[in-house]
Amino acid sequence: MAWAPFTVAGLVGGLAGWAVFASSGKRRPADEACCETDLLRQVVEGVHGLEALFDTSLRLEWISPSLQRMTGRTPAECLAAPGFVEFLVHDADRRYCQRCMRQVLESGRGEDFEMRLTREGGKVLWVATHWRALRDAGGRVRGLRMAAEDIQGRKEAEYKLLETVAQLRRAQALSENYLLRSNDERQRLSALLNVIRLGILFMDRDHRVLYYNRAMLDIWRLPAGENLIGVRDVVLESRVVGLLESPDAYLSHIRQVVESLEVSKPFEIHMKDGRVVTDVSAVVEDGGGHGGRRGIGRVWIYEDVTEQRNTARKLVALAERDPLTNLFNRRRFHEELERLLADAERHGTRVGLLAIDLDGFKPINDAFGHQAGDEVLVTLAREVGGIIRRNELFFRLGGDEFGVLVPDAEENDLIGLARRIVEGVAALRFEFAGRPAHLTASLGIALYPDHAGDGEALIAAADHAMYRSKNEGRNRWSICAGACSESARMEPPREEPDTGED
Ligand SMILES: Nc1nc2c(ncn2[C@@H]2O[C@H](COP(=O)(O)OP(=O)(O)OP(=O)(O)O)[C@@H](O)[C@H]2O)c(=O)[nH]1
Repeated sequence: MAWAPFTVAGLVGGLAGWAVFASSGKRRPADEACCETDLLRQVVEGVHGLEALFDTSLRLEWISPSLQRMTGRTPAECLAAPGFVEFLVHDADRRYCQRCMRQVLESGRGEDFEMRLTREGGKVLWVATHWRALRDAGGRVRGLRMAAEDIQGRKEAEYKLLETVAQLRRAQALSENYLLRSNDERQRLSALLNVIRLGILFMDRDHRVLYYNRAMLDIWRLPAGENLIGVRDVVLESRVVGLLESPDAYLSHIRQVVESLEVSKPFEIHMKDGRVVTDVSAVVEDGGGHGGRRGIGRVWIYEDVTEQRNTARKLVALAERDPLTNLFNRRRFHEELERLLADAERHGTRVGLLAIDLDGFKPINDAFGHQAGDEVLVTLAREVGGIIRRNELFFRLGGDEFGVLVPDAEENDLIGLARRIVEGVAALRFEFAGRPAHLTASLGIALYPDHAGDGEALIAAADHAMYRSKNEGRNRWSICAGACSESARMEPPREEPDTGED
């Protein structure tokens, strides 16, 4: 239906009349003028949301009674307030609301937007508003109409949804951050493990390869680009077993290690190519997040110790061998002497000592030079080394002095050995600068415990016997008799050492 002529004031007058009438509870006598008001009243009663009318100066002219249900505020309070927007619209939405109201008024085009109303007690009520221009019969804008419906429930649901989405985003960002950090950490760890020379191998609980570094591939002579992830331990063993000197020993070592929860002791693996590698293994435990710790696999650490072993061997050789002849030196001589005497003491056996001193070595040096003397020493060490038995120990004690220690010795055997050495040295022939040279040796024999009660005394007794050989003509052996004062047998007969000089 159309009202003509239309004015907001007229409409409002009708509505206000109805509102006063409705609030008074009394029924006005029916007349013709009330007809429109009744219709309006029915409309207003049917309005579930909020309805409001504004004049062209945006002053609130009328607002539906549903205001009280929705906000706890009465239409009268709202109408009495200096401004609708200041009274009812939430601080944050006021400017926007005013701008939109002006816009609708100026353009005549409707606007729909959501905003917050302030309820009695300060709480907020979200409403969806629809602003339309009210026009008279001539199409002129005469005021504004606002219809608003309660969307608080939807907004709360939206807020919850947004909050849930925000929480999910935060959780996702956090897990992405953790993932990023753990990736970075893995990269750092992997870079570190790849530059160290220790071979590292992680096996998982199912005995499959989880991680390995470059050094591990190198130590086990596996191709550099090979992907071993997921390979079972038995397959890996079969790949490397051909490198080992004692495959069975190594495989049984592995079985023992994997059955134990302890950190294994370093095990030496000897490779066919001469390398020595050690391995150590330990169970890897998880972080214990489930209340207890449990094994989640095993780590193996391999180290190529070939260089170390070689260096150690060289150092030991330097410490206990004579560099010229490669015979054991005086230091080792004393160690072995003490050891053999202790053994002899325990088993009631004897230890023999042969003291050897060359005759006429100096003249060779003097006549042919130091290098010739060195050659003589080296040849002599080799030749005498060939005469003595495997269990007898040969030493260069210094200069042209040598010694032989004989464990579990018998006098006759010692005499036999001394004779062979004297004859062997005397039989050596040298030629330097086209001139022949040869030399002999004087030997002294002493037996523990027959001639001495300890190592020092045994050395003194053998030296004593050796000097007797020298004094009694050289190129012979003497045995300490009793307290080493008796004359020893000598053979072969004295012969002057030939220096090759005419
Ligand atoms: N070429 C060489 N000569 C050495 C070495 N060590 C010691 N000599 C020399 O060996 C000589 C040992 O001296 P002597 O024991 O008197 O020599 P000898 O002529 O055998 O004397 P007698 O024992 O009395 O027969 C000295 O001239 C030392 O300089 C060495 O490593 N190389």
